Parts: sequence; C-alpha cells; structure tokens
Amino acid sequence: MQRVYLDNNATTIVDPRVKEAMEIYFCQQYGNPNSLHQFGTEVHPAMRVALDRLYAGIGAADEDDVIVTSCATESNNTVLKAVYWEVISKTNKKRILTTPVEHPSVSHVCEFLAENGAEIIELPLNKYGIVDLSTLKEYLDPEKTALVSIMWANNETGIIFPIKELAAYARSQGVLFHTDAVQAIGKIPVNAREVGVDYLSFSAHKFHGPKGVGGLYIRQGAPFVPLLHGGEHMGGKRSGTINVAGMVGMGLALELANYALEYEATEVRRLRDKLEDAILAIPDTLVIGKRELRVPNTILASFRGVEGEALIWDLNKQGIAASTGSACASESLEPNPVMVAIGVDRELAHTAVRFSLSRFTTEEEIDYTIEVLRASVKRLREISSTYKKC
Ligand SMILES: Cc1ncc(COP(=O)(O)O)c(CNc2co[nH]c2=O)c1O
Repeated sequence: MQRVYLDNNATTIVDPRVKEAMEIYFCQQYGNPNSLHQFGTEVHPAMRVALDRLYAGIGAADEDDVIVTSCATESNNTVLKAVYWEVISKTNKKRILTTPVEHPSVSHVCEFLAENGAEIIELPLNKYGIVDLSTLKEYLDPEKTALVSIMWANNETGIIFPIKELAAYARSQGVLFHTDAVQAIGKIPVNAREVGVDYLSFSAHKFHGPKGVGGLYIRQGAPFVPLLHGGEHMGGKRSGTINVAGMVGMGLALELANYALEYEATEVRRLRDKLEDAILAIPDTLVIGKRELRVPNTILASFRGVEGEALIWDLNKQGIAASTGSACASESLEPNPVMVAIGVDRELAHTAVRFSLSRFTTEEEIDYTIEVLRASVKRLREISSTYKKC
C-alpha cells in the first residue's frame, strides 16, 4: 500500500540536509556551549551561523533579539506572560486583543491570564475568515490595550491574516503586536522588521526542521521578562542548556525553506489546487477560504454527510495521512471552531478534513489521494444516516 503524508501543518519530515548537519552534535561535538573548555567553545561558530540564519530568515535587525526555545508553544507562552508581567500587572493596560481561531498555545494562555486580571477580547472575523483593519480600529483602545496577538496564518484553514496593516496600526497607537507565524514561515515570505511586529513566534518542525526546537523574535526595546529563569543562556532571556543540534538544524531548515518559497508558491500550490479542484468536483463539498488568501499548501474541506473522523480513518486505512480540523471532545465531536467562527453551518463544521502538502509531496501522491478520496466519500455517504443527495 502506498503511504502518502498530507498532514504537514501538524509536523513535517526533517530535510535530509538538516539531519546531516545536526549529526555531529550528538557524538562528536557534544560539549555544553557554556563550558569554557574546547568541548564547549568548539560549537560556538556553528551556533553563530545558526543565529545569523535565523536573523536573516525572519528579517530581524541586528539590534533585535531572537531566542531559541523548545517549541512555538513555549514561544507563545513567553510573549503573553512577559507582557502580562511587564505591562498588564503594572499599568492600566489590561487588554489583549486576539482572535477566536488562535492555536491553543495562545488562546489557552489568554484564558489563564484572564483568571489573573487580564481582559481578553476576541476580535470578530469577517466573511473571509480574517480580522480586517476596520475591526481592529473599532476595538483597539490604546489607553486600555497592552497587546494585540494575531496569527499570521491559520493552522487549519491556511487563511492568511493582513499582519502588515494590522501591526502598523497597532504601532501607530503605541500598542504592542505579537504574531504567531508558525504556519506562515516556510510557506510565504515572513519579515518581522518589514511588517513591524514586536514579537514573532515560530517552530522548526513546521518547515522541515527538528521537533522540540522553536524560536521567538523580540524587537529591540519590546517589554520582556523570561519565562524560564536560571542561567545566562540566550543573554538571560531563556535559561537552560542550549539544544545545539536543534539550533543548528532550525537555522539551516529556515534558510532552505526560504530558498524553496518560490517552489511553494508554484509547484506546491499547483498540486494543492489539483487536489482542491478534485474535491470541489465531488458533489456537496466545500473548501474554507479563498485559495488566493491561503498559504499554498493547505485545504480545509467539508464533505456533507461524512464525519471528518470517519473520513480520515478511512483514508488512513489506505495509507493516506490527513487530519480533521475539528477537535474531538469525548465521544461527541466538537464542530471545527474555525469554521464556526467564520459562520459555516454547524452540521458542515463536523465534516472538516485538513490536507496539508509540503515540498516533498509528489504528483503521484496527489493522484493516488484523489482516486482514494472519491471512493471513500462515495462509500461513506452510502452508509451515512444524514446524507441526502441535494
Ligand atoms: C499556529 C500554531 N501555533 C503554535 C503551534 C504549536 O507549535 P509547537 O509547540 O512547536 O508544536 C502550532 C502547531 N499546530 C499543530 C500541531 O498539530 N496540528 C497543528 O495544526 C500551530 O499551528
């Protein structure tokens, strides 16, 4: 049976060139970088190269900070809790403006901060599934707002948010801006200084780097306190012995991902659109978001009358890995929150399936997926208790 991996928004294969670059830091150059002896100091040049790649890869200025974390979840926690300690707990600016479709590593932190005195406002999305500038202007009170936190691209739909104009407005009002760029980096151009954000989170395993390593961009002068204290690593901004192999891998993966942006925008998009067109040719289907307003690799599709979980298990049995947009909750599936937030009817929101490609996806894999998908949907609808051909 052919195996086809179409869940790249969950995690990606490590680029073989990245794996090769990481290998020597396990059994040859394994010293602690903070050690003064040669086993420690010999890894410093590679760390410098990695940091240079990270700065260049996300468009950070020399005076800014880029810290290496364990993952984007840590990066998001770090930003939100730093703003809480440095602004919300010390001033009358108690508000965080965010969206209803953020990743839980933003939304759940906001819920925790709300239990500790923060005021969280979720900005309503427009019919395209994004926050538009007029909405931000309507809700942003600079006297009361500590931070705006809006993701660059949504992990389930791939819908891209207008970060440049939103961040510019927040800055004009003297309000800090954070973007979770996890699903944008490696898919579309990301430049922190160009868009003017104060904080930007990312994660290596989303762009063919290793799992367990992420990063956080901090604009010069942006308020900050560490999430992790206990040592002078990362200039005191993130304590803990540095994951040298992961840092080297993430730096190279980011450089390779940016080299491949043209390929993402053309070939990956072409294969995504080929699959999307085949999905839309199946009766009673829906794809969320206008494709030109999405990152090039993602499809969130609904197949009326077919539970999302049932379809991904059927595909899985035939070697195809996809995921549901919807979060499962015990035996009763929750409707996909993103689809609910952008107004898709709740019945359809139970039928969401996400397909996310990468630069390693082949045309043969897409052709196989189309063939299997057509048959799976047909078969599942024949036994569906809710599907009535419209
Ligand atoms: C937008 C976004 N932010 C943060 C994270 C967390 O990153 P990590 O801590 O480095 O893993 C994810 C992971 N998103 C997904 C993980 O599995 N399916 C997903 O869509 C994400 O999509």
